[in-house]
Amino acid sequence: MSVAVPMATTGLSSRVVMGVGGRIVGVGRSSHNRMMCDHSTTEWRRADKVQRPRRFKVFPLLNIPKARHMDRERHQNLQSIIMLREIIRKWWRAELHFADRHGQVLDWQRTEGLASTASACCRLVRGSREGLRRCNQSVRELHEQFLANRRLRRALVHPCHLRLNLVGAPLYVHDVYEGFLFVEGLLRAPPPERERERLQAQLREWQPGTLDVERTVERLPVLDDENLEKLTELLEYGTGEIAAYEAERTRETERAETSASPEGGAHTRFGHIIGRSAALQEVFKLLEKVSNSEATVLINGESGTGKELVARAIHVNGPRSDKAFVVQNCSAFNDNLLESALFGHMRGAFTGAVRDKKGLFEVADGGTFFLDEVGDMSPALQVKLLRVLQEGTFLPVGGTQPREVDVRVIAATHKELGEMVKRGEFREDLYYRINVIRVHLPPLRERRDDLPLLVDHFLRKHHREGQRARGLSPEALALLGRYAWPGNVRELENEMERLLVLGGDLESLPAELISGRIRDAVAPGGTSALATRATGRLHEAVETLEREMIHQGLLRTGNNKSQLARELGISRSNLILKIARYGLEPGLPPDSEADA
Ligand SMILES: Nc1ncnc2c1ncn2[C@@H]1O[C@H](COP(=O)(O)OP(=O)(O)OP(=O)(O)O)[C@@H](O)[C@H]1O
Repeated sequence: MSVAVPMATTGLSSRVVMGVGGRIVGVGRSSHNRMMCDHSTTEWRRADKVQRPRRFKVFPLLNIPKARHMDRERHQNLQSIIMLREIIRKWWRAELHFADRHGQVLDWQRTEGLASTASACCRLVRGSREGLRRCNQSVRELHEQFLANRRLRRALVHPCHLRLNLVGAPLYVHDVYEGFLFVEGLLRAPPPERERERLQAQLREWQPGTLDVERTVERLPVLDDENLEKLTELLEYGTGEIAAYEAERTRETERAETSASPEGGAHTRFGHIIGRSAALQEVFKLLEKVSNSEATVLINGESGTGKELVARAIHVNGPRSDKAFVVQNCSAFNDNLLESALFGHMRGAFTGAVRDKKGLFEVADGGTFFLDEVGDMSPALQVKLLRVLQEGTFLPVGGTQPREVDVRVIAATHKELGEMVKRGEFREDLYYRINVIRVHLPPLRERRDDLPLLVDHFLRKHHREGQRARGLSPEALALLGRYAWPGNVRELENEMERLLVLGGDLESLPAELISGRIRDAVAPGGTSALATRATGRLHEAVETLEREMIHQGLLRTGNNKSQLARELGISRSNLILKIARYGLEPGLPPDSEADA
């Protein structure tokens, strides 16, 4: 069984692979990349010695600058890292931190105020100068261990002061050590009474006046061997995601350099059209060919799928890019107004025509004319359009002298023009004339792989200066993934803009802020519930079924995860991971004792 963890920034979808008993047995993108966990290993340190297959493709070092700039902000915003952080907070009430290649912790300041449930003890400790010094020292020691053993790619436990522990996993990007991810403030066993008192006394000395010291110490996470192994695997998964992201970034840079224009402008040709799904890859391939030509193009797709965006991209990347790009929606006006808008009119042609007026075909002369909703054009105007396309001439309204233009036409429609031809609603000759090259833009529901990337893109696009929001919570992203998106990318963009406004100062935008119509539609019994699934991808259908069974089971058993796990025939920890993945429980999962 595997759980997809979407990665918003790169569009890659990584997998946390669950084994028997809910153990994470692998993470990666293919079986080749998978890091298998040795099931016979009971003691985690011994696992370090096991020879493991490499997890990532290592790029030739020749091309990679050694001291490459690490964009930590971007790493923290990777959807998989956001998800990882939340899982660590939920399971262990601990915080995920980043240390750089010099052993400096980058995010203590940032996360302190935000994570009220995480590492409360360590936050208290770092409130004092001596505590902070000791924390930094422990981190440095762990850093030195990683430096001393460059071949070690697995996580380590390092004893911290106050008998607490750090668990950290080294980050290697293109085989170069770039720091580590770690979690602090962890106990390996419940402390005896005397130890606990000593710890409380130390905290009181460093932070006199703190009221909650007993509770803080009581709530310190205790990691048994099984939990420790899970945490190390999650941390290694996190470093793997960052390394994979960096590998993808390198590939993108290389691609951009390859497709740089001869004038030296290093732009990717269609970089502003976001998406890496197979469907969109096909579109990009076609666009590469179409853009360099002068051919008429017909773009077909539902409303909001990006038809105008694509038309503009064809123009900008084509031979007419320095000339005008003109847009007219053919369903916006009645017939007379549309004719006048397209072809212009002569003075006195109709009441109110007090002077000659150029039409948009003349404005677009030498450039590109994007005719949106061409299927809504009347038969009379279809004839005029055909003439421009075939002869390059037209008559303005009220005119007698034909005018000549040189315009590349890109037409678009959400209708099936072929069917309209059969019904006699669209001219067959015009259909063949505009349908020279057809670009089909699939609806968003058929390319859900693009969703995390688009979410990321729109959050960045509408992000206001100083705003803290870094991404969606895993629950929110999972919820969006189940929605049918009738309004396609436009609807998604509006939703992201709305979320950013409503999210105010929140770091991670929660599912509760998502529009009611979306939440209702994906709720059990909503319009996109299981019963409507007869087509589509198998894994999506399976995930929908899995989510439904877990959701209904939680309701039926009164949230008793142990019972539900038994009924479903999976381990409890596996169930908890799935609950987190599907966003079925916003708060902390109760302890197993609580369930019992
Ligand atoms: N793949 C994409 N990447 C980034 N933005 C996109 C993408 N697809 C659509 N958009 C954005 O979604 C919005 C709607 O796109 P656009 O207007 O091109 O759609 P359309 O198909 O022409 O819609 P309509 O048929 O309703 O005119 C725009 O803001 C556009 O920038």
